Amino acid sequence: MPRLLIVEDSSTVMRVLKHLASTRLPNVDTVFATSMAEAKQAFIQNPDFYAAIVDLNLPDAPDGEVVEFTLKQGVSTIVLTGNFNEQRRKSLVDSGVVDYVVKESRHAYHYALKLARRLKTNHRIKVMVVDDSKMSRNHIRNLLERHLYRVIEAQDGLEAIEQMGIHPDVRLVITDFEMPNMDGFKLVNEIRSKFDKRGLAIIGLSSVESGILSAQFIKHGANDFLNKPFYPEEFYCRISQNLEAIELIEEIEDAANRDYLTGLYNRRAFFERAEALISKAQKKQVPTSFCIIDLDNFKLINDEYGHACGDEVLKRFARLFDKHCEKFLYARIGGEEFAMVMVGLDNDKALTLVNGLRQALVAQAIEWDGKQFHVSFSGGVITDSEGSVDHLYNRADEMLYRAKEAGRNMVFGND
Ligand SMILES: Nc1nc2c(ncn2[C@@H]2O[C@H](COP(=O)(O)OP(=O)(O)OP(=O)(O)O)[C@@H](O)[C@H]2O)c(=O)[nH]1
Repeated sequence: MPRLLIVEDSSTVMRVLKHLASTRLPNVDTVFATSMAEAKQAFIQNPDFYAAIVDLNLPDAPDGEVVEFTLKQGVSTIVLTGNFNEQRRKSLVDSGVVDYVVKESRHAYHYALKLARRLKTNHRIKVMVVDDSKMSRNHIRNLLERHLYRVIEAQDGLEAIEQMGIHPDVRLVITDFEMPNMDGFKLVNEIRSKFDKRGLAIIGLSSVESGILSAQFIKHGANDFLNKPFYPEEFYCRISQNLEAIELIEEIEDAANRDYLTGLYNRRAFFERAEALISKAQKKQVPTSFCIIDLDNFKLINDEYGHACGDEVLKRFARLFDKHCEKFLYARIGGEEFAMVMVGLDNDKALTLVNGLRQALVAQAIEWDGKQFHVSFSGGVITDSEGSVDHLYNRADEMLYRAKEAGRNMVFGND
């Protein structure tokens, strides 16, 4: 579990920070210290902190010595300070802290914790910096690395397009305008026409004197712009705002693709993905199997134990899919009906997998209202090197029907 250090001597502030850490950072091991001595002790016990939130003025470190200490340990440091002035701001930014937060209100502590949460995941986010000036690239790289982002560089638009091909998971492009070979506008156009707009933000850089450039960047498809020179604080705010907007859209899209009860893909999302997977596999002549699963006598479970119990069975079954079939595409496509596409599995292998899932379900005792019962399913598995998803679905459904007719709790494969 990632570890975060919080150093704060005020008991009131500490109470707020402890509460926020427990609610906002549940998957972080947060260590609390009330003095420089305790902070040092925490490092002796285990120096493996990914970040620290530290109070600038402590009784045994009145002049920011704790900041020097955590930075020296190579830990990304967020500073809490009660007194703010320009000289202090500059010295903190120059020293390499991630950010400073003035202790004005609860919002300040929310901000610090939000920043700590971002730092935890930033190492997974690739940012590409496109600028023909090495000095400028270095400056932006340093700022980004201070926030633990993964940085890729390109010196003009052409190289940027090439890098995008190598790193299709780049989430943010920061690009200058004036560059040889391909300028910033052309680059934004190219990126927007060649790559999926979702999940990729672009920030254009332009100097204040060039005025209209910023608006032009947006018209060409950038999400935002920054006037050079910029304050690091503004730079970070723009970056996190743009990344948060992408993440929010992804969350909404994900929710629209998921079944609310089980969290599995829903029918629409499944068929969209199945179509693409199956046609790709057929072109490459990779064996692919399609399966339909239907829980047995599910109406009886509802009738006997109630709808809430039926829901619980569906949720438990979904977790079995996660455990046994994680490499494949599966979904809840109707009430007690599920489907799966198994790329790379011929009919025998697919039958083995689905029968394993069936046995796992049958083995699981469900306890409800002091009673215990077991659930089974019937399934149909079809493997065909051609035919549309609809065709595979109909054939698998036919096999499922035969399995039900034959007595349930079994899986039928190709004829
Ligand atoms: N609890 C619960 N029940 C659901 C949900 N969606 C569908 N059902 C119920 O699932 C039951 C399906 O019943 P049937 O189609 O008769 O099938 P069955 O009882 O499983 O019988 P066989 O498929 O022939 O084994 C119906 O009673 C639906 O109300 C749901 O989201 N939650």
